[in-house]
Amino acid sequence: MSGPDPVELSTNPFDDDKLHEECGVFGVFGNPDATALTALGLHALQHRGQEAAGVVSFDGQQFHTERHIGLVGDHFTKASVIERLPGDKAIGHTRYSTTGAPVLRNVQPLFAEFAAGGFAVAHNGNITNALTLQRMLQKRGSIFQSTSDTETLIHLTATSDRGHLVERFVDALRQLEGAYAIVALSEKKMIGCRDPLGVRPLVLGDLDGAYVLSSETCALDIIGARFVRDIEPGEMVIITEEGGLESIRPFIEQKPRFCIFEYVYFSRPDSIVEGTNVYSVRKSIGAELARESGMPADLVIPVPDSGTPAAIGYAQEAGIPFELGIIRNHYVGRTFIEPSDHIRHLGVKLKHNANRKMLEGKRVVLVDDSIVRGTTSLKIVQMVREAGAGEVHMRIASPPTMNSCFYGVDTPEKSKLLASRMSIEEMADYIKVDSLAFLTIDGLYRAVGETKRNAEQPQFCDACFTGDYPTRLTDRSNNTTVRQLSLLAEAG
Ligand SMILES: O=P(O)(O)OC[C@H]1O[C@H](OP(=O)(O)OP(=O)(O)O)[C@H](O)[C@@H]1O
Ligand SMILES: NC(=O)CC[C@H](N)C(=O)O
Ligand code: SF4
Ligand SMILES: [Mg+2]
Repeated sequence: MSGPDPVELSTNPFDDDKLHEECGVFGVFGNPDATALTALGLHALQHRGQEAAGVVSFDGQQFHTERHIGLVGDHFTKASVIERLPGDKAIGHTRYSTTGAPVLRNVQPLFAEFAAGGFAVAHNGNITNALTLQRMLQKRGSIFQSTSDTETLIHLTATSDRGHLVERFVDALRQLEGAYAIVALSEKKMIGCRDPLGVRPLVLGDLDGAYVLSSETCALDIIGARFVRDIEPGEMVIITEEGGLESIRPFIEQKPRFCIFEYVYFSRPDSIVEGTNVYSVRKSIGAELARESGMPADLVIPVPDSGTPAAIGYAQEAGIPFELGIIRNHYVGRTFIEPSDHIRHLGVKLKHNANRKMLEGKRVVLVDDSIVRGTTSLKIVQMVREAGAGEVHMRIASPPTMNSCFYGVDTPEKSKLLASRMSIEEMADYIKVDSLAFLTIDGLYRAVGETKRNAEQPQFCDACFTGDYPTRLTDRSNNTTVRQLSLLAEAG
């Protein structure tokens, strides 16, 4: 086999350089418990970003902010913290960094003091011309406080020659390329906006007359808010003190390209995304997978957590019993200290463990949603074999992930993606399975309700599978790279 250089592939179960979710944004306008509600909303959006979290509130006189490295639950549960963030308006953010290091100064919401007053911005997505714009703004005199792509938006708003805040903000957004779902807060307004392609999700809710904006509906559920509707691609909603909501469409209209990976992996299965329940879509994906590449077996076993709904769909369609053959420990955090080689060897079982009784002598189909670097598949297959499984067939509920995301998902560089380095046969050899199959791209489109992928005008962003990026990647073409923060010392 003319195999790839295995040195660059990680088999380290503690290696965290894989596909991470993105960011979560949330906001409440006009409720006396705005900060407590925002903290709860962020807790429900924790799966979208686990590096850092922040909240900005406004009490009618002043803005207040707390931003921390770490989980929402580490910093936003104490009454004393909530009391430090008074007001009936608040916005918040959970972060996985895509541009700019995971340090405190890049943690959102970002806040700026404009001539017209304070302004806070929380952003999910990634701006693909941010670094090019940053260089231009710096030449014009802008003094950046962070290396986050989101700060570019603040400077463009501040330096716009338009009149009111909303016009300046629109003027700034029009200069951005890439993906953004944004929740912003001024003294008098909360603004929600999705980029013209609507790559990232954003929904509107209502809590006893107070407007709520959230990345996903699961965060409306946690506070008992009613789901009103999606913010549409290219739509901006401006929520004002008088209780009104104005909707404008400030961008040139384009065909939407929602991120199809939200259905595969990112969104929580209990969320309604673009009108569809994510859990149902994942089950349909599993059923498609069974139709495309089913095979005789005794058991269908999910790779927990996110492979579970697809495995249920696969098992139901194939008529094969579904069993939990791998158990996941839910207390494994990202911050687990990298151990010594000796302990690392034991660490294979840190997150997952085989349920030996179920597996002994069985022909099993393992279902996972995706293979990124192959770390998970490699260790799971080994574990299932050691537990006595007779045959191990791996089925992946998405096409091979061959390209990096530039729209808000923290993906490893292309060269570290297993599928960009190996054919399916080579991957099967590498993870040591009896057979390996991925869902086809048309199968994925069918599962989300389309007849097939429209190659001329794809209905979704699927660039990590196809390489067909829906926007320009200016920073990448210009070879512009993110600079280090010059001053790094700061308290977390
Ligand atoms: O090929 P790899 O680089 O190992 O990455 C792929 C794995 O990563 C994700 O799961 P993850 O462990 O992040 O979390 P989950 O428990 O939500 O499924 C995904 O569901 C795959 O299982
Ligand atoms: N994952 C995201 O959506 C990140 C938002 C923003 N690009 C940041 O790096 O902070
Ligand atoms: S490249 Fe992949 S993960 Fe990124 S927005 Fe497109 S479909 Fe989603
Ligand atoms: Mg997984």
